[in-house]
Amino acid sequence: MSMPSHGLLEGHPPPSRELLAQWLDAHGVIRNDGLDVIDMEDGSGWTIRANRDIEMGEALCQIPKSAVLSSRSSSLPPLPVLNLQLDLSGKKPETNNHTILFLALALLHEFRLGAESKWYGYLQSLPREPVLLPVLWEEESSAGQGGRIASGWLKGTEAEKELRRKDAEGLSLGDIRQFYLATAQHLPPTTCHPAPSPESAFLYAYSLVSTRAFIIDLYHIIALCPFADLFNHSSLNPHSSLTSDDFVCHICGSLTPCSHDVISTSGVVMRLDHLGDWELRRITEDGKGIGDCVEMRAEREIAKGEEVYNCYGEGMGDARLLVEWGFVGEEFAGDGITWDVDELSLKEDTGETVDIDWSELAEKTPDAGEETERLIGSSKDRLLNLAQSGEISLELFAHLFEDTTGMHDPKTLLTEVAKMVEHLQIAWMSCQDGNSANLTDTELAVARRIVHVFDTRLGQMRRSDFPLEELFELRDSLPSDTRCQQMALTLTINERSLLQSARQKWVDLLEASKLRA
Ligand SMILES: C[S@@+](CC[C@H](N)C(=O)[O-])C[C@H]1O[C@@H](n2cnc3c(N)ncnc32)[C@H](O)[C@@H]1O
Repeated sequence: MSMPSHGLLEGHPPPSRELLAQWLDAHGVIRNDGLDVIDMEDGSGWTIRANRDIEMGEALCQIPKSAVLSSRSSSLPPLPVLNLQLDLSGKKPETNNHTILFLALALLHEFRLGAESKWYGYLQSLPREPVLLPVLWEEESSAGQGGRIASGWLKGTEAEKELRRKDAEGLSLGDIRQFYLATAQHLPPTTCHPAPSPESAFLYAYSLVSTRAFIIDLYHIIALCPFADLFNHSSLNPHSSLTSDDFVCHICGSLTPCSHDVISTSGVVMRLDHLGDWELRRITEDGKGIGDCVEMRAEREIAKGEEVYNCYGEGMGDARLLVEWGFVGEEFAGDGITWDVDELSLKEDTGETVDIDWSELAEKTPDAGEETERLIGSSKDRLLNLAQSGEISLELFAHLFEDTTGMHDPKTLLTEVAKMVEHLQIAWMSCQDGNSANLTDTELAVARRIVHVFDTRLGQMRRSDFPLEELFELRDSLPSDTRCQQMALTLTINERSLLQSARQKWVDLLEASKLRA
């Protein structure tokens, strides 16, 4: 295997579980004896498996905050007040995003210290290659030559939207590079690395932080939590999630009352005021340090032999997982395909769009019954989307109805949309039974509009003329060292199949309405 170009831990032995275990013991990291660190089936890293049945409520791991690696705990001296002069072209980076970049810098510094770092036993256990995040696919040193081809396959997918979101947050590849350019010279020379490290070293550290850091508390903000970061993610069947007492003092990190605290009128320090009596006693009476850890508990029973999954975030779909964590899980969770208002309107923005929360109507819409698919489903978080179930959201339907008919009066809209949703479902059921569908002219116009919206999205995808089977063949014939392309193709294939099958339902409905004559 070729050496990674970042030059970190060069010449060190490969990741060792024994060294990691010794380091975890030395730093007070408690692990459940029912857990083993094992190789992932595809050899792409490590994960956790239960070696016995684990009861609900059992602690899986407890990591003292003194062992977590954050910008606060790292040995990287505070940087001089930096005039970062980041030309983010008017973008407003959220504090959190800058926090990620600073943690990546701290991690890079610890890597540069090598065996002299307090975290060496942990650092040596981390993947030695950068995680293949799409933001790095354009960068040959991280993703190889195939990265660019893989990026092309993300065109028109939800992942492209996720990447735009990262860009708007100040975390595009250009932003990350610029940050390192402005900060690299502030990294102190170390015995192993007297000279500054190349950009690829920072991108490697960034990829690790972005895929392994957890939000901890007001002091550390985000941190790497040794051992907790060995659990893989599941959107549908997680066993646990990470918890932390996050209401610590933001100045010194103390969980117990400290000299920086302000006392509330009830005589309790403000930041602990929301806690119940039991929790307060746990923190203030049980002695310093108790509870000052991050922990994971089994939130349901875990059977012997099962892989133990964490939840990195609720209900995440593959596009988000790919962009944030560099993998595609194919659990078909998340919001399916989404649209923004400005992608949908045919007309110039007249400012007339009415603001209606359709969730109330969704509650009143009769359930189609377990046997029957629905054409139009409920609206979660007011999303304009095509759900994984193949239903378009009521919000999307109502938006297209409004845009097609030009109807803007909220009361009329509510009545008309409610009527139409019910009628379309009846027509769809009749169509599924092979009968004609009796659609009104307005219903026909809205149904055509929906097909048009699906077609437009499909048309934005790379090689939209390729049949799905060819894409499957293409993906399955790719050599094993083209992981970015395989992931991108899997994502685009799954999104295309969802769009195409939903489109077919509406086309069938339109066809069935022709049978009327
Ligand atoms: C917090 S780490 C989990 C431990 C990691 N597998 C390792 O080898 O150290 C997160 C990374 O694990 C991988 N990962 C997490 N969940 C996964 C899953 N369900 N399937 C495949 N890879 C996953 C991704 O590469 C992700 O960036």
